[in-house]
Amino acid sequence: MIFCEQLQKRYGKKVILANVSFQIGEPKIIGLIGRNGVGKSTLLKILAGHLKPSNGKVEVVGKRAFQNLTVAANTILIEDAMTFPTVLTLKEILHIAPRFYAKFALDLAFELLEFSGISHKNHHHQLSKGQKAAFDLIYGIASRSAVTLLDEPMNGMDETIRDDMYRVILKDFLAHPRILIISSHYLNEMEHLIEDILLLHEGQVELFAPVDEVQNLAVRLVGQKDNIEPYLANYEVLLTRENGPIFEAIVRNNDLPLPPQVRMQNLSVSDVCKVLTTSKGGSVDDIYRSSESGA
Ligand SMILES: Nc1ncnc2c1ncn2[C@@H]1O[C@H](COP(=O)(O)OP(=O)(O)OP(=O)(O)O)[C@@H](O)[C@H]1O
Repeated sequence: MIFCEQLQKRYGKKVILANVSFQIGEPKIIGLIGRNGVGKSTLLKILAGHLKPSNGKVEVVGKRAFQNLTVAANTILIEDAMTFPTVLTLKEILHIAPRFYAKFALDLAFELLEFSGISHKNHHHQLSKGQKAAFDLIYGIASRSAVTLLDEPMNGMDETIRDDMYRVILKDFLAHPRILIISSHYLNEMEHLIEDILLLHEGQVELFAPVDEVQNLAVRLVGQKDNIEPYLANYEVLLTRENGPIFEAIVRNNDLPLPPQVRMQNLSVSDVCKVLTTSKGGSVDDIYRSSESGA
């Protein structure tokens, strides 16, 4: 249902997406992950048909995405910048939604709004940041669009409402499967929800794989440097760190045996993604070390 081949997106001369290719053929929940500014929102806008690719092929529900009516009718993009006519109350916004989204679940939207403690008499522009985010997400889920794109939907929500909204997403997806792509920096919170991770890095797809596969990609070796170093040649080393006598190496997983003095620890999915997208330019600790030494 989504086919993206050698997608390139430039803003002026700046290349944001250099060569992005992936396919999604069946309903599932996908986490779109990547560092700030990597191009997640840009990719979602292209999939929704709001932005034109600079190059490459992007098809959604079998049609070229950009400004296509079929794509527009089957896709919804929920993003920070959502605005609704200021004269309308939330009730009025919801009542006209089925005109745009044929499968819009009106009763569900009202129930979720009430559950979230948001009065339908409010106007969208008068809502708090968290309330706006909750309303927008409710609107997106209730639309039941075949392709539902959520760009950092939890931003501004407190932890309790975030927990509730993750449950809403999952329950509604299970009852009405669709392609749901959620971009988020809260990967730890989302990992129980998503099936696959689409990780963007340096303008490309770094990986597109099931969550458990991503988690097993890398492990942490911990011990004394002298005990670990001789074994590092057996691994692809992604990151090393020294903390006093403790030496840590994050390496690509393999089944080779290790001596008892070296401990192997699993990483969280979020940590694996962070390591895979960490620049080779060192860490914040290096900046403080050099400023403390006066360098
Ligand atoms: N309309 C625009 N004109 C010029 N540059 C833009 C425009 N929109 C986005 N960019 C640039 O494109 C890059 C990618 O932006 P985008 O918002 O897609 O990233 P993102 O991965 O969603 O970031 P974040 O995680 O911080 O939300 C950034 O460097 C941004 O400054």
